[in-house]
Amino acid sequence: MTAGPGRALLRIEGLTKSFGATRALDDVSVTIHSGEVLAVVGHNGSGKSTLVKIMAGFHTADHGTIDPRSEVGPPTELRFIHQDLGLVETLSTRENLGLGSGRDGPPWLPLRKAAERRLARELTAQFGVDLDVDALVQQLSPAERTIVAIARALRGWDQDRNMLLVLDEPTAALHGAEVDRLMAVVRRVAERGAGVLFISHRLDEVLGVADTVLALRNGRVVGNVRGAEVDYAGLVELVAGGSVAALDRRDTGTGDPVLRVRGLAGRSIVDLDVTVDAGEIVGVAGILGSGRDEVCSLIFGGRRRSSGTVELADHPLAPGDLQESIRHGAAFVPGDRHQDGAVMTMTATENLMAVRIPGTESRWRRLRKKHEADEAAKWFATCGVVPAQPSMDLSQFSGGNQQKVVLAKWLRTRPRLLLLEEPTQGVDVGAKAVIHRLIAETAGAGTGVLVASSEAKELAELCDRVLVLADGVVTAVLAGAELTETRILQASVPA
Ligand SMILES: Nc1ncnc2c1ncn2[C@@H]1O[C@H](COP(=O)(O)OP(=O)(O)OP(=O)(O)O)[C@@H](O)[C@H]1O
Repeated sequence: MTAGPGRALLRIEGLTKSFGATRALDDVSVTIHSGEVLAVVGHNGSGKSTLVKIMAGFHTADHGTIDPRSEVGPPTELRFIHQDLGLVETLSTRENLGLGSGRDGPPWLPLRKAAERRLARELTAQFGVDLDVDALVQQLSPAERTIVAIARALRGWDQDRNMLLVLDEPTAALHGAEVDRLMAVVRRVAERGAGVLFISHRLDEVLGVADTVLALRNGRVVGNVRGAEVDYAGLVELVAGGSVAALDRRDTGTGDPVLRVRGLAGRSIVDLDVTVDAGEIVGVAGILGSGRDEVCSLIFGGRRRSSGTVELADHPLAPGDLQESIRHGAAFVPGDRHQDGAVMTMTATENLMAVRIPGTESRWRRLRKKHEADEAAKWFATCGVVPAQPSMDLSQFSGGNQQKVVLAKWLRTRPRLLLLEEPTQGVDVGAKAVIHRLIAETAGAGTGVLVASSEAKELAELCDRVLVLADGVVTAVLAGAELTETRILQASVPA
């Protein structure tokens, strides 16, 4: 980390913003300096995105100012990298950096291309990264893609200009070593004199990289601390407003299999056997491309398997037959709730009731509405969804609360088998603790749970047993004393 703050790049004073009755930001002030990495942390709905959106000019503040003047040099330029990196996946790094020559061109094109390739290498190398700049962006790892987006955002910047790079949850989809790689680039950007503001939910990664941590709760600043002066527990306390109890879980597996999978194959999975017992929580770990993110959808049927058998409570399931899976008691919470897990433009109640439970719905509209309202109230209370307004569109809830609604939708069905993909991605520590408790209670009631996650820590805390995948096959099975975050990460790296 840097020796001390450089010159002020951006002064934010008294920023306040309301959406209707919701106060998203309440008198937020912070100054960002050159050479400083400032992490903004907070619960879902604490105001992090609103802060960034006001900085980007997407929203206008009700009160307060953002002053980009610095003591030295011209006003600070702001560059933003959103979660959707805005890269064209089917073009190369060189082309994405704006250096593409196109297919047609004059005879000296090869020379120009070589010069562009050199420039692209220089641009990425300044962050200590060695990339094949002619490879298509879709062939790069997620961390590399983010690095290309950073290189593009900072193209043409020289150290005489004041620069602030803003990253909105850059590590949301990354795995252990990938996070480290990206964080090293973030530090490098700051060492070169820019300021970096990044939003994160992963408090452990924040501690490794941030000079300063700005903690928000309900739109207010509840902490502005130096990274070196706070530990993990302290950060959790700041964010959650109190300590979060660790999950106290005992293996509740019964030895009665609910799921038997043999010889499963799909796009990345080559050959997978797995059995999950009633009451057991089995994890699936592995780096991106290992097959981890395919397992649940292949079993559930959302993605068609190319071979293998799946038996749910002794019923063989046909490939790609979702209805049959649901009928036999499977539930699936997909990783991408925006795309697959929920309909954001429908109300929370409509989402909650989206899976029909035979025999529970009245033919009479009024009775049906009453039943829906009762169910929504019950599940909102069980899962601690806030605000307790089931008639609101799902899009208006924060990420963590959306995820609770998606989970509740499936828990209502009292599944025999619960398949979970990245159940707490982009979710704050408080909501995460609630989701973990719900999963543990569901297993405790006899449901078999299979959970695929890129977060080794989550799997170590939650699971009875973890399968580690590499290149589509199981390379390790960890349980008991062997089941630690470190062992999962070690086993995840392909030989
Ligand atoms: N366009 C909007 N209309 C209505 N309410 C909004 C809007 N944008 C944000 N909010 C509300 O403002 C509050 C702060 O939201 P914001 O998205 O800034 O939180 P966040 O900390 O970024 O959450 P997350 O971690 O889930 O992304 C929340 O209560 C949210 O529901």
